[in-house]
Amino acid sequence: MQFASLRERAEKDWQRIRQHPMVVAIGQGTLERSVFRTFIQQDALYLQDFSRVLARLASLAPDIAAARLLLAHADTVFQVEGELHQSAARDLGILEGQLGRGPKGLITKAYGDHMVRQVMQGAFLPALAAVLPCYWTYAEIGTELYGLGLPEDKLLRDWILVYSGDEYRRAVDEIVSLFDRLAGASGKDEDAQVEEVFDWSMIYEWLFWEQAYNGQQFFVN
Ligand SMILES: Cc1ncc(C[n+]2csc(CCO)c2C)c(N)n1
Repeated sequence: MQFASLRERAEKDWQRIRQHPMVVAIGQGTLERSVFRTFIQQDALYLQDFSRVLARLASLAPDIAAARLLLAHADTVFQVEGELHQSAARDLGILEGQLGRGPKGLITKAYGDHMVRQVMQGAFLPALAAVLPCYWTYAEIGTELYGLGLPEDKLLRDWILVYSGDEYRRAVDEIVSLFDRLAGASGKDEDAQVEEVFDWSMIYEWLFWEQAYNGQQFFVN
């Protein structure tokens, strides 16, 4: 199993993400502030799960090089995305200390639980597959939107710059290379599991955009 085959099977899901009206509106600089605010609030909650998932994934890693890489990534989530979120929060009028607090949307919870379940089950490759769409789709979106020309709105511009930047691209390459190295000799049963987990994460990525764009109708707590 290689990432390229996951990428191939995800084509339909990828197309509906890149054409999502929220993704398009970020690129055009026309996204409503309230929608972006909902997104950033939910994303901050999502990242709390995500970072912990990476740390636990490090503990499942089959070798030390993989463990170190994943631990570094767990920390980077807060450096890179944390900074982006903090400055976005200031612009969006999210009060100090309120970012990453408040009601968790149903999709935020379901996506987080999906990733957490994989690391709790303890099989390394399916758990790694759960975080691949997160890395990969944002790099694709960032690169595509950057190619269309940056919008004037600083908030949206900065968002695109993070996900189209070299630093982020390097991070995605590291994770994809890790997958390719460790999934090289995977068996049929494991591949089927990897594909199922990956497919669900792709669906959740799309639903995460839906959740913010349509306004949240379900709150879990
Ligand atoms: C729903 C959702 N999916 C993906 C990302 C992007 N992302 C989150 S953490 C991380 C790892 C590197 O920092 C990446 C790429 C996001 N922010 N929100």
